[in-house]
Amino acid sequence: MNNSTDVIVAYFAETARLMGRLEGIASQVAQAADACIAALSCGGKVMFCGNGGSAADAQHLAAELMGRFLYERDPLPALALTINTSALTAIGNDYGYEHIFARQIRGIGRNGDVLVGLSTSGHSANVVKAFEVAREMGIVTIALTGATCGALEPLSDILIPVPHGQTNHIQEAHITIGHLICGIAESALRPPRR
Ligand SMILES: O=C(CO)[C@@H](O)[C@H](O)[C@H](O)[C@H](O)COP(=O)(O)O
Ligand SMILES: [Zn+2]
Repeated sequence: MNNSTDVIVAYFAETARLMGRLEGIASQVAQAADACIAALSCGGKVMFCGNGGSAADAQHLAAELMGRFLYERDPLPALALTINTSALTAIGNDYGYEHIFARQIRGIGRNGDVLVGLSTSGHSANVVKAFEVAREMGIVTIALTGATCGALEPLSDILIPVPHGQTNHIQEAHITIGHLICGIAESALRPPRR
């Protein structure tokens, strides 16, 4: 095997090891799915936020609900707070980057909604502010973090700490967990089979 192949095989092994350890947070993932089902079945919505790769994950997961995951059904109201570059740049420029999600939540968030924040460090200031505002508004907060939950820990109704310290591996677990949450919500809310 050449050196790249060694790196790849070692990475796969580390990924498999981490996936095997996610069993330890299965009950928190189930709670998160239940919170989304409760919000969506009462006319609420699910909002997602995060930075960098987690911004992409936020968009990906919102699209699973608004579009479809595995089954044909009505859209489930969801959005990523990372998509409107005019709002992001205006709020960032005029109020500060830490306000880019919080201000959008103040604008469109409603009591009974759910906010899912993805942060591998748990320290991203804009996600932390988003959680502070969400809590004031009666929005259920779900944090997907790494082993270190950072400032999000005391602000989270449901905390899902992936037991790893490296951003890329944590993100890979986050998208697996996000897919599960969307899939469980979709199964619960799609019309019954005839
Ligand atoms: O995708 C990656 C690394 O895999 C990066 O873009 C990463 O998301 C960025 O550095 C983020 O700013 C990290 O933020 P956070 O996970 O600590 O909240
Ligand atoms: Zn990445």
